[in-house]
Parts: sequence; C-alpha cells; structure tokens
Amino acid sequence: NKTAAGFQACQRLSFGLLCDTRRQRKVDEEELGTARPVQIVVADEEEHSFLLQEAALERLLLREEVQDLNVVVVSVAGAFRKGKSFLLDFMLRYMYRQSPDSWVGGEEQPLTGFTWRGGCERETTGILAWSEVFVMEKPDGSKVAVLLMDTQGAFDSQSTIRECATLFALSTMTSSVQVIIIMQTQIRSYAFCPQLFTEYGRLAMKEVCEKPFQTLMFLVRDWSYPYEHPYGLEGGRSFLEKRLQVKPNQHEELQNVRKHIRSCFSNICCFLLPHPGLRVATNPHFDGRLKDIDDEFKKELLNLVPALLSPQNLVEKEIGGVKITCRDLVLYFKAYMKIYQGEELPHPKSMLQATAEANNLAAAAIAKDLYYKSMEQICGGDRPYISPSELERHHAELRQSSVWHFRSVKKMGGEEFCRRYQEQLEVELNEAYANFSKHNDGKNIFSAARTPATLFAVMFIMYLVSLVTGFVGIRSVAVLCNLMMGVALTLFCIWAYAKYSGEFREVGGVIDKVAETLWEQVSYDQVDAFKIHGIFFLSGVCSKYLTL
Ligand SMILES: Nc1nc2c(ncn2[C@@H]2O[C@H](COP(=O)(O)OP(=O)(O)OP(=O)(O)O)[C@@H](O)[C@H]2O)c(=O)[nH]1
Ligand SMILES: [Mg+2]
Repeated sequence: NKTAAGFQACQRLSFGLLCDTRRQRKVDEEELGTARPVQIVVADEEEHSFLLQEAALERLLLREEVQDLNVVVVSVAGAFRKGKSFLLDFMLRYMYRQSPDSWVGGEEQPLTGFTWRGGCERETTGILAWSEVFVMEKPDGSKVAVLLMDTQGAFDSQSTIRECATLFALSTMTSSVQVIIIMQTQIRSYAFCPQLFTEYGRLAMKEVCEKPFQTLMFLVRDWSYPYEHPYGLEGGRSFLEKRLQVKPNQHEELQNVRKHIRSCFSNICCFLLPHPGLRVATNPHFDGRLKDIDDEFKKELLNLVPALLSPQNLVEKEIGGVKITCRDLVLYFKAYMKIYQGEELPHPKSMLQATAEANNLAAAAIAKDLYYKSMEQICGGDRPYISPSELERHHAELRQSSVWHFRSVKKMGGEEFCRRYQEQLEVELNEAYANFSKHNDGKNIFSAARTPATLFAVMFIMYLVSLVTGFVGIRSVAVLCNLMMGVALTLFCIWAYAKYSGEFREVGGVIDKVAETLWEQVSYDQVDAFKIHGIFFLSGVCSKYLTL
C-alpha cells in the first residue's frame, strides 16, 4: 500500500517534476527509498526538443551495486495509448516476485508502477526508467542489471514526426530488448526511420562484424485471428515470416527494409496477444485488477513477460560486439543525446561517430579505473609512505598496463580516432600521478615537519646572529635579527593554528610555500658564498645606516 501511495503521489507531482528541477530534487530526496518511475529524458513541448536528466540517470546507474554489471535494457515503444506503461507494470510484478507461477498478482490488486490510464489523451512523455535497477543472476551464474524503460508514444497530436523518430531512435540505440506494441497488421509502423537504422547498421557492421542491435519484439495487441496464427510466440513467428517476406513485385524500398532489418538485429520475434476484454478497454474505473481482465489475455501474459525477463532469456546490451555496463550506458546516453538535439534527425554517420565516441570514453574510463584502483593499493590513504622513485616506477608500469587495456578493448572509430582518446587518457593518468605523488609526499614525516623545522631553524640562526652581533656591539643587526626571529615565531604560531583548526588554510598554504622555497634554496644552493657575502654586505650597510 505504501508503494502504491508513493506511486500516486509521484503521479500527481509528475507535471511539476518536469518544470521545476529544484522541486524535483526535493521530491527525489523525500521519496528516496521508494521505487518509482524516474524521468530520464524530458520532452520540452515548447521547443520540441528533449533534455537528458543526467543527474537522475547517474543516480540510477552509478549505484555501487550495479555500476559494473552488464546491463539489460528493456524498452517498450510504439504508438501512443497502446498499453505500453500497462505492460511494463506487469513486467515490474515479474521482477519483484520472480516466482515462475505466482508473479502476476492477486485478482483484486490494482496495477501500479509506471503511470497508465484509460482515455484518448497521451500520458507518458519523454523517457522514464524504473528507479530500481534489478540485479538478476543468469543461469551461468553471472549477474546482470536490468533496467526497464517506458517511452513516449508515437504519433500523438502534440509531437512532430521528428520528435517521435528521435525518441524511437534513442530508445532503440540504448536498449538491448526493444518491444514495439503495434495493432493487428501494422507491422511496418515501427519504421519511423528505417533507412536511419539500416544505414547505421550497415556502417557499424563495416567496423565490427557484429549486428548493432540485439532483440526486437513486435507485440501485436488485440490479435483477433488466432485461427490463422495462434496467440503467443509461435503464432507470432509464422505471422512475422509472412510479413517480412521479400517478394519480387514489392516496391524496392519495402524490399530493402525487409532485407536489412534482419541484418541489424540479432533476434527479431513477434508475439500475438489477445484482446484483454471490454472492461479493460471501455470501463473508465478499471484500475488494472486481474479479475477484470480476460483469462485468455492473462494466460498469454504469463508466457510473454517471462519470454522477455526470465533469467535464461535476458539479453545484455552490446555495442560494437562488447557487452556494456551500467556505467558505460550513462556515457552512451550522453553521447546520443548530443546528436539528437539538432533540428533534424541525425545522419547515420553521426550516430556512428557518437557510438565511437562513447565507446572510447567507456574504454578510457575502465582503463583509468584500473590505474586508480592499483595506485590506491600502493599509495592510497591508509598506505604508508613509499619512496618517490619506487612510486614513479609503479606509475610507469600501471600507466602502461592501463593504456594497453584501453587499446585491447574492441572499439569503433578507427586508429586515428582512438589515438586522440589514448592521448587524453595518458594526460589524465599523469595528472592523477601528480596527485598521488603529492599525497605520498604529505605522508613523509620530514616533509610534514618541513615548515616548522625551517621556521625553527630561521629562529635559531637569528638568535645566534643577534647574540654574536649584540656581543660585538653591532646593535642594529642584533635588533634586525630579533625582529626576524619574532616574525618567524609569529608565522609558526599562525601556521600551527591553521593546521590545528583547519581555518585560514590559504595563509597556512602561503607559509608552507615560503618555508618550502627557503628549504629548497638552502638545500640546492648550499652555502653559496656569494649570497653570504651579499648578506653580510647588506647587514653592514643596514647597521651603518641605523647607527647613523
Ligand atoms: N485494447 C487493449 N487495451 C489495452 C491493452 N493493454 C492496455 N490497454 C489499455 O490501454 C489504455 C492505455 O494504457 P497505457 O499503458 O496508459 O498506454 P500507453 O501506451 O502507455 O499510453 P501513452 O503513455 O499515452 O503513450 C489503458 O486503459 C489500458 O487498460 C491491450 O492489449 N488491448
Ligand atoms: Mg504510457
């Protein structure tokens, strides 16, 4: 009940969430812990554009427990008002129960989760994801993260064709299982931009000989010809065979789409779903209870959802033949979003470029991570001080293996393109080394004591000089030395206070810098005779001036 109340509260707030990011953050914080739909792509209705909610996406996918798992992205697309959110809510039931028989829920239980409703006005806008990324174990024992995505319906009265195509392209590029809900015989209605995908697929396959997309399922709803093709996957297969048949008398464009679609997706299937019954379709008070849904529909639902989500049927997202993790998916979303923001639909070449860019960024991120983790083991926060030469040796080794790892990952974009990212990676590793090295220096007890030691040395020398000069009668020099001793003592007190309290950190930093410079001067130049003479000459001049 609590979860249902959470969903309803979320539904009421959903419009406000789009407009006011500050309020969104507050709601997110308040409802933290309650699973809910999260808007990851917002549709700007005035500008007719889309905006990626990077922070929301990162919160979902960069969680400690899922960020390094291979990701399975199940997206449901299709025309508006076709029951996409409704279907996803049954998928949620499956994910939460995961029992093969009883997942579908009680007869009297209203259906909640992604917001759905009856009527003819559109409900979902942009792209939403379920806030909980499910961790599932596949039969081979490997763990995968499952993300469910709900998309804005196509062909509604408020969106342009470009917007529909953009969202469809974005969800197809980022998902591993794209379910397209269609009516009866409109199998071609998926084809918002067939050339875009087939051309992208052709280009991508030139680079890596793998199909660019994984599973495409046509879900034919309200199927009313079970006597020709029976309900379910089997009937869907024979129906699809017939629909995608290439015939010599077809228009060339139709022939090409039919030929290429098979070469773009590793698996294309079709599921024929019966009508859920008149109460679902026409009763305004229907709230998703199973008792109002026809038995035939429920029976097929029990086959449909596990066909997509049971552990043995999960399909991991692959790009360029490499399985990607939740962390990589964030990079891909960002890269694709950039190219889908223009006035026109992007060219397949720019889609390929964006994929290659994200591909390289993801490989560089893993390589950097490897370097960081190993360096942490060697000189991280709780590790003892290590000699700088030893640290440099480790850095050189780890940098080499990190770059080697980057190069060994299968990437798109060609050698020249990858080299740019490799150079950037090397720069970042060197920067990281500089930080590790500074941190390591901080652990050196002598380096930590450098400032007080320098200041004490100054005080001591000044004290001796003042004693000697006072004894031989050069009073002015003795006064000057006393003054400098006082300055050194004051600096020491300020420095000690800054280190102890953490306040005036900049002043503390300046004192450290001065002490470091002094220390280096003394240690590098040793006792430079010229300087000593200079000092004596100056002090002589000063003493003469002061005695005058
Ligand atoms: N006839 C029929 N109606 C369905 C089916 N599945 C769901 N519905 C009904 O379709 C209506 C719309 O459901 P939603 O899930 O909100 O549809 P949607 O595709 O998400 O709609 P938008 O978000 O506006 O694009 C609801 O009243 C559902 O009860 C189906 O298979 N056949
Ligand atoms: Mg919807």
